[in-house]
Amino acid sequence: MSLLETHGVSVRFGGNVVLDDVSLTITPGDVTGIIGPNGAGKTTMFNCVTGMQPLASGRVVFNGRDITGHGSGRRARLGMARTFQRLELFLSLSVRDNVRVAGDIVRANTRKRIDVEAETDRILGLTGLADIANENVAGIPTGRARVVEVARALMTRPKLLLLDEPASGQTEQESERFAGLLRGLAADGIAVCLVEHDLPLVMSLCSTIHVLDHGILIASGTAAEIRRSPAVIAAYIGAEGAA
Ligand SMILES: Nc1ncnc2c1ncn2[C@@H]1O[C@H](COP(=O)(O)OP(=O)(O)OP(=O)(O)O)[C@@H](O)[C@H]1O
Repeated sequence: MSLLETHGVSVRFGGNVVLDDVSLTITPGDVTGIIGPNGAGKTTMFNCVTGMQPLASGRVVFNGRDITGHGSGRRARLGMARTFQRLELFLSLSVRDNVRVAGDIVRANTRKRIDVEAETDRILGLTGLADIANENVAGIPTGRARVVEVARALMTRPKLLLLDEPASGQTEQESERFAGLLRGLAADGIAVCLVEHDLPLVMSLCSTIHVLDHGILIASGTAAEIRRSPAVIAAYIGAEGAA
């Protein structure tokens, strides 16, 4: 059963069709990847899912409910969390405080009775950040700052976790550990979905991959299926030729 479905989602900027009739699903327990050449519409797709981008047409269904008209805050309260391409952390705060602050916000916005301190410790442990919990985010490597963003998103106890280029700036070793973390989150029942340019990472990590090209969903399937898709091969060779 899918957690998120988009049905015929289209977006236009002025005269440009940036997403054209995109229907895809994201399933709990899976790590789903969205890939495609630069400008394919991947981030715009995330923005449609999280309520940051109005649709020209189409519907978004979450947990069986049509949420097309819902704003971002309402979607977050239903269980969506995302990270951004650009790091959006408080640089002058410690790793721990960056994570804790998200818990404070959740508590204030939802009146959920959560023990923020205990939950912060649990998530710092789960994400492997306990050793640098007291360091300022400004002083830690980018690769680990990406994990802090995920930790912060996890404080909201999401059902769906959307990650926009989470591996950028990570070393190979960091991205291997990161892949292990995402697999673990999926195994716990979270639907994890990432937009990512690191194709080897996506191919090894994601059980389902959606490929966008010029706003069109040209393929969906397993890594093996995607690798042998003539449309995908043509899109990537075309992109290289244009670069
Ligand atoms: N606010 C906007 N106004 C006008 N055009 C936009 C806007 N945001 C994105 N676009 C255009 O929409 C297209 C898709 O952009 P998007 O950022 O979704 O692609 P992407 O696949 O995430 O690209 P990248 O891999 O480079 O991050 C691009 O042609 C981009 O220039």
